[in-house]
Amino acid sequence: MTQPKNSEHKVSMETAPGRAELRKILRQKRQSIPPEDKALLDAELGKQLLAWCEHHTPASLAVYWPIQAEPDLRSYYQQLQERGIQLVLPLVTAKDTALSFLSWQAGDAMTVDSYGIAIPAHGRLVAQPDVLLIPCLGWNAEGYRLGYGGGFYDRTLAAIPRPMAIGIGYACTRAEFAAQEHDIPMDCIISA
Ligand SMILES: Nc1nc2c(c(=O)[nH]1)N(C=O)[C@@H](CNc1ccc(C(=O)N[C@@H](CCC(=O)O)C(=O)O)cc1)CN2
Ligand SMILES: Nc1ncnc2c1ncn2[C@@H]1O[C@H](COP(=O)(O)OP(=O)(O)OP(=O)(O)O)[C@@H](O)[C@H]1O
Repeated sequence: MTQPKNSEHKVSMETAPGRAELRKILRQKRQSIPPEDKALLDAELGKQLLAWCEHHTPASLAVYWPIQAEPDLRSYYQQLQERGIQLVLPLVTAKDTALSFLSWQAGDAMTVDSYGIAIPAHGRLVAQPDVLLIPCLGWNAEGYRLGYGGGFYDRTLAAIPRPMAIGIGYACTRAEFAAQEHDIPMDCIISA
């Protein structure tokens, strides 16, 4: 058993109840970032995202429409599009499947799906993008991510060929937890 070394949560997360507890802690941490700090962190994340895309020039990129207190990078999506990147947004079609993707351009109308998630109102279903931007409720030093427990991004990353995965997370939600068998690490994590 690992002893706590610093303020991170050194809880053993091998079992589902442990993950549920960690999710609760991380949700509270994220929620308690003051709005003015969050705006600064989001700007820093956005700057890093633009730099990453400048360097890697993906043809297509799955962005996300923030829910709860996820980093909000929406004000950067137009700039990405202006650099020639085709943007898409994720769509949950059924409980135990991988994500599907809908075409979307900055400014396009949005609607809400049956899960309460914002999706493009008139998007077309498109092929899996080259790169996924994945909001992380929590993340660890090995690049593993904790989401909301639906397993949608993990199932999407299990596809062959596998899209590249860029995690987006606040530094204060870095935690220590053990990966589960189905977890697929992020190729990189952009954090601030
Ligand atoms: N911004 C964003 N969009 C996304 C995701 C995401 O994590 N973030 N998804 C990533 O998969 C997909 C949507 N999946 C989601 C799955 C669960 C919950 C959620 O809030 N679940 C509730 C519990 C619901 C229940 O148990 O019935 C919760 O966590 O409180 C949200 C999104 C696609 N779009
Ligand atoms: N490749 C896969 N094939 C089948 N089931 C999977 C796969 N990946 C994940 N799952 C299922 O999804 C469940 C939730 O996974 P996990 O706890 O890692 O979710 P999460 O990554 O936090 O959620 P999300 O990706 O939706 O934000 C797992 O218990 C597992 O049953």
